[in-house]
Amino acid sequence: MDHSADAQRTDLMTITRFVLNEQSKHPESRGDFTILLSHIVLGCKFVCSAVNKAGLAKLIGLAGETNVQASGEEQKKLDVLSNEVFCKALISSGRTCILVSEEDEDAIFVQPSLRGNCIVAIRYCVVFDPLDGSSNIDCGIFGIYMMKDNHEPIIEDVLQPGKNMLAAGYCMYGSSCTLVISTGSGVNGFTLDPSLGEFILTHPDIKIPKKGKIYSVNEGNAKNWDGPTASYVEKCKFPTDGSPAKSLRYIGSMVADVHRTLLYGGTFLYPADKKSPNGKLRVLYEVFPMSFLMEQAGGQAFTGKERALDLIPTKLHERSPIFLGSYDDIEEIKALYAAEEGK
Ligand SMILES: O=P(O)(O)OC[C@H]1O[C@](O)(COP(=O)(O)O)[C@@H](O)[C@@H]1O
Repeated sequence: MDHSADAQRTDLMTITRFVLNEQSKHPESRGDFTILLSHIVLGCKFVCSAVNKAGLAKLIGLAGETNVQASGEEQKKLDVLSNEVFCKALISSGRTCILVSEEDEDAIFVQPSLRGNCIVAIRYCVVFDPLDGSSNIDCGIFGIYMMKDNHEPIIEDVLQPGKNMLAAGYCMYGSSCTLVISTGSGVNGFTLDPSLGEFILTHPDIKIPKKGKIYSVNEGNAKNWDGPTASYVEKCKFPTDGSPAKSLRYIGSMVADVHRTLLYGGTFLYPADKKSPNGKLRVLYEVFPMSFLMEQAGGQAFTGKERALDLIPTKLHERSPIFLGSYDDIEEIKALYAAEEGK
């Protein structure tokens, strides 16, 4: 019997163990960050289960039957339910002071909680999109900040540049449930083992290739693109330096497109266009978390003007153009914008 292979199979790196290991690198922290992350993980598991059940409910609906489980109650839309799940998980962690969700116009200010007789001054701010792109692949995205000073939480505490984030991640609720996370020292991917109910480390230390063979953009918007975007896509299709043309892959779900880009390299673009000069994607809970992960994996994220993580948002649901991907490929896009500016 091969004992070493057996030991490997049973010595699983669960996300809980991983986060506890990370926490031990920060002895000054009292475990608050671990508790917060474990509540986010719980939210992901809950939404994963709801998404799978919703798939079944849709099939039953299509067959023209009523959902007996709902017993007359209106079924909640999945994005509303996911938002509720995440808000409750984050509030009940007792470690958050401000929440910003894609689903809510205003930020939620969380009441300080009592620990024993003391009011705990908790200073984590969480920005999230509980269920992005529900028309194709269901995914959730989140980013975590810490308040700068010890004061009453105010909206400016979440309007911080992305480079101040402590952690970011996303969860894809596909045929398997994948959680990719960075706490500021690399990027790691975990897959939910349904039989254990645990996320297991399956993609340790993800590093994006320095240059890629794929570009990802909605070509349907081409007629409205600015010059540098149009030139870059032209170069991908008709390279003039003897290199092979790149392949286009576009799922239409930012998380799924960026996930592929992280693993295989290349670029993901959601540029400005004549109709939407700020692009489509939201800075706080789409652009920042994905840019944070991209940089942590060795890639780059650029807005067409600056490093994406340097952007200082002025409102909660602000949008920005975004180009992210392999280091060398984003250098090419930056050069095209610099040349345009120099004209
Ligand atoms: O259909 P388009 O314009 O290519 O947009 C696709 C993008 O929109 C998103 O689905 C976000 O859409 P929402 O702003 O409606 O949530 C991203 O995940 C994706 O990258």
